[in-house]
Amino acid sequence: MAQRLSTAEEYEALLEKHDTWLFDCDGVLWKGDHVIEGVTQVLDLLRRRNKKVVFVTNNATKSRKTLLAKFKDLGVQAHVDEVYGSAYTAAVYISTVLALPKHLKVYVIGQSGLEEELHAEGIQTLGGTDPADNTLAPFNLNPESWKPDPDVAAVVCGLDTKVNYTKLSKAFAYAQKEGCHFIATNTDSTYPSSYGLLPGAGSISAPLRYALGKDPVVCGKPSGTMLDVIKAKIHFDPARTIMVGDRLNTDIEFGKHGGLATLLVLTGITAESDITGPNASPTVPDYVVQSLGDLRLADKA
Ligand SMILES: O=C(O)[C@H](O)[C@H](O)COP(=O)(O)O
Ligand SMILES: [Mg+2]
Repeated sequence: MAQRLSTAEEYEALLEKHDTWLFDCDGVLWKGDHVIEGVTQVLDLLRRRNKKVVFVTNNATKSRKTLLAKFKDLGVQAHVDEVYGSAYTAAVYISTVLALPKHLKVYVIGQSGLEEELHAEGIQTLGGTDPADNTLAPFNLNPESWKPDPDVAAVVCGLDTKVNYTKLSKAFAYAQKEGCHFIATNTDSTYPSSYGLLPGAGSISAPLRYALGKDPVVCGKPSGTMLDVIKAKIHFDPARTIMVGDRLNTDIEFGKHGGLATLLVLTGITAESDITGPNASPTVPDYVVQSLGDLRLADKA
């Protein structure tokens, strides 16, 4: 059973136990463009105590560069080497694990942040923000209206707020080809916007999974690919590391797979009823707090 923390002494004990703190972003640090109360004080407190702070987000709409700009705009301190996003992980997976030859291309369902990370790894893309594919015109396979590019060797799907039938059809056509890789940045069903839940990246790739009858390789949490990418850049002792998240089937499972302690906050996706009572999830975090901001009380212990 998860341990519910609510006193300054309990928060202080948690701080003392962990040297490295991995933070999910949407629903933990902020919701849309609203920083959750007390979060900046908690991060300052951790930094004052020389804790290692790492940000691990499944949000693939932003590159690390644009994520950093968001941190700055919202007044949350962060350095580029502390920020890991599923767009970056997907790009690293394609360039290093698949080692896609440079003349081959990736068809993208996703936004500019995903394209930026792919391009930074030297990967050529089609689709994505290309105005030609951001259309509501009917799509058909008539060779006079569309000629598939024979060099497409992978399809990558992330959150795309302009997803449409043309993009889904092209992605489907490519992903059906023998040897074409089917990759998802992340498969979150929803995400917490400033004003409530909206369909997440997993809901964008769902039609493709259904049409293809197969699941993609997932690069974001809870997959080990995300942890491997972080471990390649940052040294930490898993026994003294904690993952803080708002979603059980991504953040908390990610922490558990990696042998890390896990702390669930209730400011995002997961509600009290998901962790208590007869319908509680089988994924049980080690600790639960109402909000990350509550940990600022540790200073008063
Ligand atoms: O669908 C999405 O892209 C995600 O739900 C969302 O952006 C997750 O971000 P995280 O909570 O991992 O920061
Ligand atoms: Mg989250």
